[in-house]
Amino acid sequence: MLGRASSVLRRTPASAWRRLLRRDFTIAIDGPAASGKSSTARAVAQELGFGYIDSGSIYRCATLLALRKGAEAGAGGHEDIAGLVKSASIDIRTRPGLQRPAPGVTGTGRIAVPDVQVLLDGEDVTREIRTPEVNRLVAAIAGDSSVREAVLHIQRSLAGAAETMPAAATSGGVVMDGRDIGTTVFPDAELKIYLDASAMARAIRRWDEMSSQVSEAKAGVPSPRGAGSGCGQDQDQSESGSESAVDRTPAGYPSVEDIARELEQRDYADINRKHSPLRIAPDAIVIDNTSMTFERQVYTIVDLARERMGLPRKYDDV
Ligand SMILES: Nc1ncnc2c1ncn2[C@@H]1O[C@H](COP(=O)(O)OP(=O)(O)O)[C@@H](O)[C@H]1O
Ligand SMILES: Nc1ccn([C@@H]2O[C@H](COP(=O)(O)OP(=O)(O)O)[C@@H](O)[C@H]2O)c(=O)n1
Repeated sequence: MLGRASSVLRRTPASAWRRLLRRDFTIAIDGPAASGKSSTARAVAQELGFGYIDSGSIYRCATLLALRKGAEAGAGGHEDIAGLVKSASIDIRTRPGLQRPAPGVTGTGRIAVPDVQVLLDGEDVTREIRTPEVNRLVAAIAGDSSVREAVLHIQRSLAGAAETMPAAATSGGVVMDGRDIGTTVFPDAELKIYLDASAMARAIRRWDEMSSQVSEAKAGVPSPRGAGSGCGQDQDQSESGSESAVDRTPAGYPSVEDIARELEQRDYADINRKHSPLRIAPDAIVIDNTSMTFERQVYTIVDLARERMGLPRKYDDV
């Protein structure tokens, strides 16, 4: 996608980009790892008939490129990685989800979470960008300014081109999630959300998500990102799942503690890096979803967006 972006568009500031591409409403969702950004952003996009861009998957593609080429994330290696990113074609496709409950989890019946497919030079890398190897390296790669600059152009380019989902009368906007969307990528976004949850809730959710993907893979169920998400659990369910999650951890599979450690290290790197660190934008609305259902967080954001678009709220009675 970047390969096709003209040099004029590359120099265009974010606000002009959006006017040019007729994106009339942008929702930026930032927050730490596994706080629910992507699943929430996808559901919000479908509710509003917006496009959706998962910006973390672009950094993950950059990391996969680096791993495949054996490029070092240390001194001297980043220029190469930025070069690899610039010459790659990265595309994120969204397919509207059906209103269905996530496997084995209650409470998601009314929410549709679209599936997302990530293409790197035409190859479907949706699963490969979420391996432990990529998880370990991605924050280091994302800490480099030349890599971030290359990714920034892709983020804006994809946001402009994102296919909107068929649905509501409010179509035309875009939802993007990541770490610096409200602070750097779209600092003038009409709605900025900072999604957070306790470290343990986030680790358990990621464990649940991974284990349901393992079960689906064993059962031969194709699982693009989104199909097997554990949306809709509230914190009580999640926390009570903690011990059983530990008990159920199969050999060779990361435990909840392993995942918590990995998330903590990545959050630390994302918060403490020099360039575009993870921060709460001054005009962001903070939503802590530790004890909130998935439905509630989606409806809250949809109604905030509707209000700012001059539309009546829809979910006060739900
Ligand atoms: N309020 C919530 N309660 C329980 N689980 C949730 C909630 N919000 C999201 N999840 C689940 O948490 C997991 C991580 O969410 P995800 O959207 O991938 O986070 P992120 O994009 O921030 O890494 C997913 O399985 C998702 O369905
Ligand atoms: N806007 C963004 C998005 C992701 N990233 C980086 O990419 C990594 C992976 O992002 P992600 O959103 O896929 O991560 P999860 O929260 O899904 O685990 C993050 O840990 C950051 O290091 C970033 O720096 N800026």
